[in-house]
Amino acid sequence: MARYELVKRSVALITLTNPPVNALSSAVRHGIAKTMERALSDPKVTAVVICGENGRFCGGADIREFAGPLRGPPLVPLLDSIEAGEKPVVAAIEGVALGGGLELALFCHYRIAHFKARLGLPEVTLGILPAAGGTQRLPRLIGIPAALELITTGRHVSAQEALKLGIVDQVTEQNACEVAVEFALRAVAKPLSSRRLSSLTTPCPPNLDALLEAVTMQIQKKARGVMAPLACVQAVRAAATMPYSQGIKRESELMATLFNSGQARALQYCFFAERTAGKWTLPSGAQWNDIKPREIRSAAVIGLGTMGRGIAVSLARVGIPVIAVESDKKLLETGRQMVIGMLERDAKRRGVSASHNLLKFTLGLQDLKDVDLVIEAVFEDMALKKSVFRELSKVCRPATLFCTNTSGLDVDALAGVTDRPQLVIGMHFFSPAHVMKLLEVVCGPRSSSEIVATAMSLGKRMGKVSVAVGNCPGFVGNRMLKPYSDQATFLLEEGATPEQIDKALEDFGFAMGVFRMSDLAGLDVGWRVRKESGLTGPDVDPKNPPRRRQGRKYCPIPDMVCEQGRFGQKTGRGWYMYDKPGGTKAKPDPLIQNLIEMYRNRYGIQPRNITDQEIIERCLFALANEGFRILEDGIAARPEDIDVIYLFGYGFPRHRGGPMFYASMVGLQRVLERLEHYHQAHPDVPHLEPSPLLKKLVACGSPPVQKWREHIKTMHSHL
Ligand SMILES: CCCCCCC/C=C/C(=O)SCCNC(=O)CCNC(=O)[C@H](O)C(C)(C)COP(=O)(O)OP(=O)(O)OC[C@H]1O[C@@H](n2cnc3c(N)ncnc32)[C@H](O)[C@@H]1OP(=O)(O)O
Repeated sequence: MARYELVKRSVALITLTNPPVNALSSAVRHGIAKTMERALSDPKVTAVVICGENGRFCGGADIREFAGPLRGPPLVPLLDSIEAGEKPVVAAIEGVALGGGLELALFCHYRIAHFKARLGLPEVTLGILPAAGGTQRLPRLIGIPAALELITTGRHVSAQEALKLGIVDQVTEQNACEVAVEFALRAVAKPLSSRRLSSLTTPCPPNLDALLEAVTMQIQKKARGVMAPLACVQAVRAAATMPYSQGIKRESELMATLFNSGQARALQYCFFAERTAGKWTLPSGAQWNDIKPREIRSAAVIGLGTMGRGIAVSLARVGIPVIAVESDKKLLETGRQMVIGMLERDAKRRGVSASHNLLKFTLGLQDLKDVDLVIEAVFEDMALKKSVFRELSKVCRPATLFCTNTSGLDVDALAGVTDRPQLVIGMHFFSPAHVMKLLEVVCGPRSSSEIVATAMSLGKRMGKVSVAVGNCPGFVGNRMLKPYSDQATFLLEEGATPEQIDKALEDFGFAMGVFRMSDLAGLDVGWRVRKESGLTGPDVDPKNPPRRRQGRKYCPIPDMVCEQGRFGQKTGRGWYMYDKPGGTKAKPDPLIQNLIEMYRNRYGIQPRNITDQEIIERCLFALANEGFRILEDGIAARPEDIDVIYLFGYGFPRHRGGPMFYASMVGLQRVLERLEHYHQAHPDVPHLEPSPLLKKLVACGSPPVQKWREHIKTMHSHL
């Protein structure tokens, strides 16, 4: 796991060999210990270079090992021996030096980076801190403010920025190992004492307390309830106020508080879930690593509304020529200006030049005859979408792939009107499409494995986290949203206020509670869907009992809010009031309070005191319960896929892992008991009835989330 060679007759070259990222597994740590001992004791060796195989220095500690008992040599004493030695040790950083990888490099006396390398201490994103000396050594090297920022955010820096900050000594465009070997030979005669970071005093700003206080407040505001960044601040404080030997002990104590925490487990689960989601499998056995995606050299986007514009930008900025289509001249011109503006702002932010030349704008579908792929993003109306696909079938060459950006319509019904149902798939982008990372790739029963592979690979190319899901109303994300938001409105009827419910959800970790989020998204969208599905509006049979629709409990309060023209932020009024249309600062509105009170009086509902615990349980357990049903129905292949959808598309707090992981952390038995309890109290709410899969998992002893698949695999898959 660490290869030893003697080069240039006196330099020991130690290469970490643990593909794909040369993580510091127990075997690698053994390898480093053995090879370093050999290098330091061999009189022929005057200097040492450490590098990683396959152009990657080191991706840090092996995260998979965190789940079990720690084996192998502990990292800090091992690395101490590198720094303490009398022979210069140079880290040759290619690819990445992350987490324990950068910490290893910080124990070396010198660091040479390839110009394409990325460096960072991302431990905080995994719920832990850089406990291999990183919190004590980086501040000594680059000062408190810069180290604090890198350690508390986990941000990766480029080699050039690392050079500016003083993290590396040289950046090269040549082979970093070869440059490091030459560097090491030149360093042989030089004194090493000033190169040992543990012996340096941390340069301390005069306003240390104020700085730490400001960063703490910023973290508490941005990452409410998240432990690791706060522990990082405390560790960096120790670097500023304690000698190294005590600081390193403090680092280790703080790590102990985080290492086995639920938050660390959740964040590490998220890391792997995100990677698992890309590994799709279809019932036919076709899967991500054996189907070749088609190469997409040109694309078209139909409809330049909010979604279409974001999709066009997402395609053009990764170098795909795009033809954008609108139905009338004025809309086309507005769309053109918006897309170009977005592309320019995006390019400016990324420090690259905008790719205008990749965009063409047209009024005619006939211009699409030669494109490789079309993404339809017209208004969410089945008849309109069908007419677009009928036209496309006439115009496009037979091999063109057809994608629909719908948030919940039947993808197979659309495929059915085309001449190529096997080449039709859903690509559900989230708004704004050039910002949001999630893409649901909706596989219809007739979608071929080739189009699934192509849509997944295109999503990846556009920088999206793509998840393959089956075709049902709302797919995964929006289907689960309904029971969640229904519970919130039922709780309003029963005695809660929008601000109380939002606060409970925000304290849980959501960036926005359900009502603030609905105000942002626009309340009219859901109202239209409810009207179309006959839940409200003139089509509802007047004989229908109040507060019941289609045989189950229904809360009309959201419809009453819309009837008053309150559509959320855009109208300046919604569940909250805003200072102006488009305003973002939500204030509780006494008119909403009156509306709810009048409603309760009309139906004789006696408001009761509702606890935050009940809000969280009812909203989140109903959400997870629908997730279990989605797994049963084969609409999602794995709980990880559902969690990734909620993390990237719906603002579920990452340190809770996603709705399915959260349910497993609470304990499936407890979730089952609480759902049974709430269902007994509300028998007319089917979403509260525990799903058969939840019951089955509890009966099997509540296996960890990674094992649920074994209990679902016999079930029918719609993927
Ligand atoms: C023994 C206890 C010591 C305590 C010491 C505490 C101090 C140190 C702590 C740490 O170092 S924690 C780890 C910090 N490092 C990271 O967070 C980096 C994580 N990895 C990445 O960001 C990326 O993987 C990458 C390195 C930038 C490469 O990205 P790329 O897109 O090229 O590939 P991926 O698909 O992400 O990864 C490929 C493959 O490798 C697995 N993997 C990546 N990093 C690790 C890791 N550190 N440990 C274990 N496995 C890792 C990843 O899951 C993929 O696996 P597969 O999906 O292919 O199975």
